[in-house]
Amino acid sequence: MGRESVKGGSRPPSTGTAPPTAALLPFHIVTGFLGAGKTTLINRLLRAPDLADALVMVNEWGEIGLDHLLYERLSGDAILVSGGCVCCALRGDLVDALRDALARRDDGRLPPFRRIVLETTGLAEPAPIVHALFADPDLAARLSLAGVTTVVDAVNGAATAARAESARQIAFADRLVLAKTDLVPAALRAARVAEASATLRRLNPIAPILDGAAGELAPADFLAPISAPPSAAPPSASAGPGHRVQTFVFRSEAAIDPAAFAQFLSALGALLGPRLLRFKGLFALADRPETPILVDGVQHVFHPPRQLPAWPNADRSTRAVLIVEGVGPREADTLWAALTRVPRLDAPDLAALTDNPLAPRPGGLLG
Ligand SMILES: Nc1nc2c(ncn2[C@@H]2O[C@H](COP(=O)(O)OP(=O)(O)OP(=O)(O)O)[C@@H](O)[C@H]2O)c(=O)[nH]1
Repeated sequence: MGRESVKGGSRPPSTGTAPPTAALLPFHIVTGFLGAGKTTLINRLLRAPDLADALVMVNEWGEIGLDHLLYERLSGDAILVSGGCVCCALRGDLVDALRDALARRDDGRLPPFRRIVLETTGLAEPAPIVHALFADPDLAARLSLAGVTTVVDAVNGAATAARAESARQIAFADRLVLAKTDLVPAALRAARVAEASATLRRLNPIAPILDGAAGELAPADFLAPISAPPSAAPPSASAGPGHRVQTFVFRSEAAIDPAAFAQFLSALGALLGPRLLRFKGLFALADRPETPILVDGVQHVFHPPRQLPAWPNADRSTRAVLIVEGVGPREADTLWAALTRVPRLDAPDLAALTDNPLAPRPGGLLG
């Protein structure tokens, strides 16, 4: 198959639940503002043998998309999801396109691709896309989020970061890639990269920042699953200029009480509601300190917490990233303090927080 367009139409048949032994297919999201350099980056990555069996999906505005035609690959597939933005009106179409691609892979009409790379429109917000993925049972049974890569134009990036869509794309990223640094005169490059990095750091204190034009994002790095906050996460909150997206990074050396952990997950959804954009964390529970619990959630939808067989590295501390909109440091700290049972004179415990009959209850994180 070559390239094709998917738009609207009736919902494809369910792809069913994959057999328990089937590995989940990694699903990579590449986002970034209009013209940032997404297609260019993906094209470079697709040249690597490890990405030869990737299915590329491109989401574009308008009835006639062009981006998928810019994909240089001849042997692989690029599917266009056109007509709007997958993050809002077209979310259903994206789900349909994904279900359809999986069904066709299953019955041999598509080659057995081993991963999917989605390039979003420059105006898309990643949270609703990931939300759609997590919330659809068929897709959740077949696909696993393998990372959100946000491409930022090193020339115009600081200006576009002031836009709400761009800020959310940056805040949500598991990794940030600076494009077009080669367009900056060599004498100014280091200063420009430092300036752009500082802007990105205010919005996202933990994602690695890589110079894409200098080839710093190797295909192997792109493929590596990103599932937990890095060990070296700075314990700080950040706020970007002119908008309300904030990222909080928490860490605790003490093992977490399992009952408090369950309450904490409910409290996050109940108290933060739609202000919660993304939460991911690795937790050391007191009753199973050798096998950390991985929590991965988007808005109020969470994958069931997963017990990992072992810690990914020597760092055995509990650590979590909370990306929110319109939540102040005090509110975020209160939740974390209640989880970790750090005594604070003015802070209620988790039971008091979740028992508040006035608190909004959109279903909780595990519901
Ligand atoms: N010199 C240079 N040009 C780049 C780089 N990345 C992208 N470009 C150019 O920037 C323009 C836009 O790049 P694309 O990769 O199409 O950007 P995009 O984010 O996919 O664009 P949209 O899908 O329209 O939002 C193209 O002319 C690219 O050749 C880079 O690192 N260096």
